[in-house]
Amino acid sequence: MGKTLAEKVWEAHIVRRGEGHEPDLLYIDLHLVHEVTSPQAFEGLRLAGRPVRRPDLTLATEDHNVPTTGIDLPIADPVSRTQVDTLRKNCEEFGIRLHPMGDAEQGIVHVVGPQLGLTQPGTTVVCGDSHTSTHGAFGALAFGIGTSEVEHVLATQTLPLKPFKTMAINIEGTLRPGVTSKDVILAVIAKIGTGGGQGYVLEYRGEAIRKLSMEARMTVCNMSIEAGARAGMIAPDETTFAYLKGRPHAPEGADWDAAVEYWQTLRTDDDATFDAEVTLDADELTPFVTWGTNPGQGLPLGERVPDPAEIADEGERFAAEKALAYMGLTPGTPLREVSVDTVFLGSCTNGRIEDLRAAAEVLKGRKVAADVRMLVVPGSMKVRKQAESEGLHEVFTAAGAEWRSAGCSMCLGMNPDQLTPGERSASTSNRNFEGRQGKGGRTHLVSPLVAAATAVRGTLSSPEDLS
Ligand SMILES: CC(C)[C@H](C(=O)O)[C@@H](O)C(=O)O
Ligand code: SF4
Repeated sequence: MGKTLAEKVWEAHIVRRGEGHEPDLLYIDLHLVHEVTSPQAFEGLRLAGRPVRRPDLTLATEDHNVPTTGIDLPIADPVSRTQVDTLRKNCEEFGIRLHPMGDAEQGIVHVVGPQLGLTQPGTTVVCGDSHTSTHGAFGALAFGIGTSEVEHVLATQTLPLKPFKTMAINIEGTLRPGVTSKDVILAVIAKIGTGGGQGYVLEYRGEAIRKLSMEARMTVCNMSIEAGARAGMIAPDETTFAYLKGRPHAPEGADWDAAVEYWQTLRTDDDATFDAEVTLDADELTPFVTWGTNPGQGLPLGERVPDPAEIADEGERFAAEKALAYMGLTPGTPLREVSVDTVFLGSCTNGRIEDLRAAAEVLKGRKVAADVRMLVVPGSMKVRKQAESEGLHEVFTAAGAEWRSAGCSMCLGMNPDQLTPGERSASTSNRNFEGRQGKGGRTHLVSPLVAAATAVRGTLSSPEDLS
């Protein structure tokens, strides 16, 4: 019987096959590290007197705790400063390449890996970070892992992993103009729920997926974890190869040719079967926004805030009531009338150059509404540099937005970029949990196009709403 893409990559990495209910031991090709989930792992190595097994397959960057202004100054917050200093000391001691704040390659771990050409088809990629699923866009099997697993990978370059189930997410048809991969993934999560992917590796397939750029594919795979999935993947194709070619760590010459030949085999066989399958029609999708406090609580922008009384399932009804109370929203309000205080364009979901280009296109010649603040935070310093070479930063600042340095920024409240209690944002990030962007902050997840249009109108909007 044929194999799925995920099964092929898994099989190619088994160091030791588990017997009975034992997990398989898998070889790890790339281990990405950041300041939040690594300190105890390094401490564990130190206590056991172990070195890092493959420093050459390990790469660290500073992202979560870094400020995005005044990056030449010492970090003011003591907790953040300690995290970053600890990462620096650990990387020095264990011989790991680190891209620190201010470095030309610094940025969010999931932006940096692909940008350097380290994330490649058919590889296994891990990081102590749930959004490691992003790298699956290249046909890599990419998992978020916990801190004890980080230690295991540092020490052995392997990881015991339990078998998974496979789910095909078919996005058939063609996306309409103005509908982005962010809208696709928000619609998928709204459909299958935040637990719908539990135990599965998702494979995104279908015409609409094949037509997406690498950056847009990363946005989709990034949020697999928000559907509860272990990972998300897309089969590598010409788009993937074109993105990788010439990147600093991509193979060259004969190695490139051999790599492409292998990568071309990395597709689900026609006679392979998935454990589950979900299909969405791309032609029917419109810009999507979340109204609640989990990424599955989303609706098309043209809809109204839902009325919990109309939700049949008791659990979902309670969840909706609680979410609306936190979000300060009244059932029946058109989503387009919900006004925001802040717009955040950035994160590992939508902080890449294409996202910035898309938003700049909307903001060009327009102004951010007077009572709205907009933060534009490139996902990496490379993205920042590229954007500046294209003059995008001038479009943002002329519109009245703030142009920042790279980091996770307002995606989560671990650095100075935060919402104040009750403040409402339209955010291109991936999580809208209570307090995610700062205590009491209210988050609506949106695409970069919706973020930009919302900044101009001051209420949740798509570019179509701008005259
Ligand atoms: C801090 C880190 C462990 C966390 C994650 O695992 O994803 C963060 O990146 C997030 O997005 O919530
Ligand atoms: S940008 Fe957000 S989602 Fe991505 S790694 Fe940073 S905190 Fe996590």
